[in-house]
Amino acid sequence: MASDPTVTGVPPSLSAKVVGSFAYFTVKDRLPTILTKVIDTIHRNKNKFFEEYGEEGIEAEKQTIGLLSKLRNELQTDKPVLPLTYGRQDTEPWNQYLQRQVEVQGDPESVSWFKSPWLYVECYMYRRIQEAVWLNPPINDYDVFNEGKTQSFFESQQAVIAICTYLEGVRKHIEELSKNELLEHFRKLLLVSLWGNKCDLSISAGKENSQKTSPIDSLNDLEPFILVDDSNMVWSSLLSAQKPVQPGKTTPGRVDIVLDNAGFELVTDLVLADFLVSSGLACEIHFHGKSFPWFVSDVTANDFQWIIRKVMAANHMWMSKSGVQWQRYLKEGVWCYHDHPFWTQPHEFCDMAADAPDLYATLQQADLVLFKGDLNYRKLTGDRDWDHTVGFDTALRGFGPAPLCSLRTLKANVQVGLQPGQADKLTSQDPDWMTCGKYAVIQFYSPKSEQYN
Ligand SMILES: O=P(O)(O)OC[C@@]1(O)O[C@H](CO)[C@@H](O)[C@@H]1O
Ligand SMILES: [Mn+2]
Repeated sequence: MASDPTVTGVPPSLSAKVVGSFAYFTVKDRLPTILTKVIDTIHRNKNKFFEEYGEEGIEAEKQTIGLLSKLRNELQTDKPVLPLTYGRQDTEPWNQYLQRQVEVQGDPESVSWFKSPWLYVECYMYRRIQEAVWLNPPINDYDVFNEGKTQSFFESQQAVIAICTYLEGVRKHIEELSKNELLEHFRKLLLVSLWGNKCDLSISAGKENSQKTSPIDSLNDLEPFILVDDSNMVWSSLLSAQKPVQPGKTTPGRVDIVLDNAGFELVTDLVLADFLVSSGLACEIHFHGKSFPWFVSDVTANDFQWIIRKVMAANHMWMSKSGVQWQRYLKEGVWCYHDHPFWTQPHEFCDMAADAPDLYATLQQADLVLFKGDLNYRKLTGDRDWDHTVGFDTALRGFGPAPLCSLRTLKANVQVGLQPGQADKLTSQDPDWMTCGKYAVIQFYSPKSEQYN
C-alpha cells in the first residue's frame, strides 16, 4: 500500500491553499500562462495541420483548443479535479490516485486545483494537456512543447561545442590520467550536469532559457551557490561499485540517470555519461525519460533520439564525434533509454516500491542512480513542508533502491539536509533562494550508508 500522507510526523504537502506561497503563485499565474502558450502554439500550427491532414487537421486543432480552454477554466475557477477519460495504460493509476486524494481530503469537491497538493495538480495539468492531444487524431502525436525544446538546443550551440571539446580533450588522455586527475574531471562534469538544470522551461513559463557561456569556465564562480556538496560520496560509490573479476582486474558498475530537461541539460547529461563509460567508472548507463511531453521541457524518447542525431550531424568536429560515439553506445547496448509511466504520475517516490514495483526493481540493479532536476527532488522528498535541517534520508521516507544522488538547482520551496542556521542566513541574504534557480545541491543517500561515512 502506498504511503499515507496523514501519517504523524510527516509535514503537509505544499499546496496553493497557502495563499501567497510559491505553490499558490504557480497555480494562479504560471500554470495558466503555460496553458495559454500551449493553446497559442497549437493555433499557430493550424496551417501545418491543414497541409498534413486537410480539414480533419483543422477540426482536430479546434477540438484540442476547446479541451485546453476548458481545462484552463477549471483551473482558474478552482473546480474539482476530474477523473481521466481516455483509456491508456496509466488512466487507472491516475484515477486511483484521485480516489486516494478524495479519501485523504474528505470529499471530491475539496480535491480542487487550489486545495490539493501542488505536486498532484501540477502533474495532473500535464496529463490533461496530453489527454486533449490524444483525444484528437490525426494530430494526436503532436508534441506541444517541441518548439521550445529544440530552440533551447540551438541557442546553446556554443556551450555544447565547449563541453564536447572538453570531453574530447579528456577522452584523448584518459589512459594516462591519475586517479586525482580523473576525480577532478569527474567533479567538473558532474557540476556541468548539475548547472545544466538551470535551463528548464517550466520555471520560465516557456520563455527562452538557454546556456550562452562556456559551462566549464563558469564553474568556479558558481561554487559558492552549491548549498550541499556530496560529490565525494558519489565518487566513492562509483569506486566501491568496481567488482573484482580476476586478480588485479575489476569491472565497473551500472549507473542510471533519471533525466530531466531536453535541450542543453540533456547534452550535459550525455557528456557526463560518456565520461563515466570512457573513464571506466561505469560499464553501463541506463537513461530514464518521460513517455509523453511533460513539464514543458522534459526529455521524451523523441527528444533523446533527436538530440543525438543533431549532435552527430553538427558542423563541428568534436561535437559530431561525440554524437557518433553516443549512437554507438546505444547500438552496442552500453547505453539504453527507458521510459515508464510512473515518471509521468504524481506519486512521491516513497510510493514507488508499492505502486511501480517493476520500476523499483529496475533501479535496484543500479550501483548509482542520479536524479536530475527540481521535479525529481520534489518527488524524492514528497514536496512537503520539511524543516530545512531534516536529513535527506528522513525526507526520502524509505525510498532507496540503490545509492542515489540528486543533482538539482532549487526552483521550488522544498529543501532538506541543510546545516542549522544555513537557511536563515540564506533568507536574510536572498529571500527567494529556494525558487530563483541560482542555488544548487548535490545530495547523496545510500541504503548502505555506513560505507560512505
Ligand atoms: O524539474 P525541473 O525541470 O528542474 O523544474 C521544474 C520546475 O520548473 O517546474 C515546477 C515549477 O512549476 C518546479 O518543479 C520546478 O520549478
Ligand atoms: Mn523539467
